[in-house]
Amino acid sequence: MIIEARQVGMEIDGQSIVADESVVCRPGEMTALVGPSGSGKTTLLHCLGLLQAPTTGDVLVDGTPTRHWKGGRRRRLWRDHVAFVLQDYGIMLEESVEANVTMSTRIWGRGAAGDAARTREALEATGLAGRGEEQAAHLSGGERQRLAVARAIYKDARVLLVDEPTASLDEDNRDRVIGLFRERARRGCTVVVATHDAAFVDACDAVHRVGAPAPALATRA
Ligand SMILES: Nc1ncnc2c1ncn2[C@@H]1O[C@H](COP(=O)(O)OP(=O)(O)OP(=O)(O)O)[C@@H](O)[C@H]1O
Repeated sequence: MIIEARQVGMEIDGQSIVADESVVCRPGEMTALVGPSGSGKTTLLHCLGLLQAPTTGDVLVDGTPTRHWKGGRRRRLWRDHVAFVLQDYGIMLEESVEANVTMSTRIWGRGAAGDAARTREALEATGLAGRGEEQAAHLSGGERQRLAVARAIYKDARVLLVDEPTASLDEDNRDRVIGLFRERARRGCTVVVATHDAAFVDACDAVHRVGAPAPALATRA
């Protein structure tokens, strides 16, 4: 699934947050959104995921402009094709680790329980094996971050939009998480990551500098 920002701008309270951002995020590639703190990486990522509507420009999904999409169409895209790892992780603290991992299945009403084998794989892949029954509130910051990654991996979506997914992780877990997203891209997912992490940027196929004058996309050989 190709996700494209075309001359996206965002103004809030008369202030320009992002201006004229154009980037094409392709299946099979991991695209990094980079730039200093406050440059608009999160805002652009939210626009790419249709979580925020840009004030100017548009986001195209497989070439289709989304500016006039109604809520139902956006929700179908999220339900069927997109997994997010956002900065606040979106963890349901009162629920178990496993319930958080399988949230997409539960929320969208596709069975009361998740797929056990996929749940186990997602927990193992993120170093949370054997922790499924624990209440999410008991997890540390880094563990919550990995739980958010486990949930995205579990969903097996075509598009992964992730915001600073390694910010709270030690080196081993960071490498593990980078490897997981790399593997998703290898399998054909469109992976977009807003990050300050140089190791993550190095692992990406394309780097888009937010706030830089166009052309801003550099595809690696
Ligand atoms: N809802 C909002 N209302 C007002 N200002 C906002 C809002 N959302 C973002 N901003 C401002 O827009 C700018 C860009 O924010 P954004 O979070 O997109 O940057 P970022 O590059 O992701 O930053 P960081 O690397 O620190 O996470 C910041 O100056 C922020 O304060």
